[in-house]
Amino acid sequence: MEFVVIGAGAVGLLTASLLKEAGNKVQLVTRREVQARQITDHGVVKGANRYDIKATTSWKSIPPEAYILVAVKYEGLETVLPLFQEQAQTNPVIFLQNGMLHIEAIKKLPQKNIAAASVEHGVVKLSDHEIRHTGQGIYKVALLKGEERVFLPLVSLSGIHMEWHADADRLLFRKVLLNTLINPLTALMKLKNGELLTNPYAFELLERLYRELADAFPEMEELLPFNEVSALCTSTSSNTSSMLADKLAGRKMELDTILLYTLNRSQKDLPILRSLYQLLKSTEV
Ligand SMILES: NC(=O)C1=CN([C@@H]2O[C@H](COP(=O)(O)OP(=O)(O)OC[C@H]3O[C@@H](n4cnc5c(N)ncnc54)[C@H](OP(=O)(O)O)[C@@H]3O)[C@@H](O)[C@H]2O)C=CC1
Ligand SMILES: CC(C)(CO)C(=O)C(=O)O
Repeated sequence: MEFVVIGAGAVGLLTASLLKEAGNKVQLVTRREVQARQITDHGVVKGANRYDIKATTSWKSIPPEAYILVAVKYEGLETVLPLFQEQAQTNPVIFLQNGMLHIEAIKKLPQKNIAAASVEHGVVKLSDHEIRHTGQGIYKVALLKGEERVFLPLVSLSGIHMEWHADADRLLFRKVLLNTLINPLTALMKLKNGELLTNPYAFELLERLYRELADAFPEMEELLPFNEVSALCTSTSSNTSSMLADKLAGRKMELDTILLYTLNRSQKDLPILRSLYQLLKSTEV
């Protein structure tokens, strides 16, 4: 099968390398020429393995039937979404972002078949063409518009585990809730995910935040029981959450698409979450 991955950050490089490893035709689209040249010349490097993948900044080379995976952050969508108005009209597209603030805009794109995925891998970008795969996981995919059958062949791909989910809102909101619980606390306290369980002050705040969310969203205890939150902190215990990684690197954090989205979706006031959002927002670059 043929794939184009737009955005060669941590998730884009990982996705491209997994697809290539599984024997697919893969191309990367970067924002910067210098990164495209580096990838084309030196390959994508994951651990001891090198994957020869062509990279370009041009959308003109996107084959009409290729699956497009969009791996830019929420902020990057501001420049990517307008391009979809003119380009890649026939391609099925999958968006890989955390958060949900972009979902309504994506559904309005002219492309007929659009899906979104929750990425459950852990990955860190080491340079413009190198990554470290820190947590083995899967891609959970759900339809946003169009025909399910267009995406179903992806579920049987070997090497990259993609799981199909019937309800996009449920899939994406569960991930938003996980990120709402883990990301702001790790970013503010500068803790690894696992330390949310072992640091008693952080753990108490995690439990209080969980209770606040469970009180606001009646579906929460069934959608995301607390033991699944702690299981994720354990399975990603040595991870630096993406929000902490952004904060440490002086990059913009995905505060609005995750935390503000949750605040706005709730009918009730969420004072703990609102305070965490304001604390992080006030220190943002
Ligand atoms: N990292 C992780 O472990 C996980 C991340 N996620 C989610 O995946 C998404 C991507 O995260 P991540 O890969 O970590 O982010 P990164 O910041 O590592 O990568 C984003 C990439 O998008 C590129 N980009 C921005 N604008 C454009 C454009 N117009 N055209 C092409 N490329 C563009 C950036 O290029 P440039 O460098 O030139 O700015 C950068 O390489 C986020 O929503 C994140 O929350 C989900 C699960 C795990
Ligand atoms: C699930 C979690 C918290 C793993 O680190 C994540 O998605 C992130 O860091 O954004």
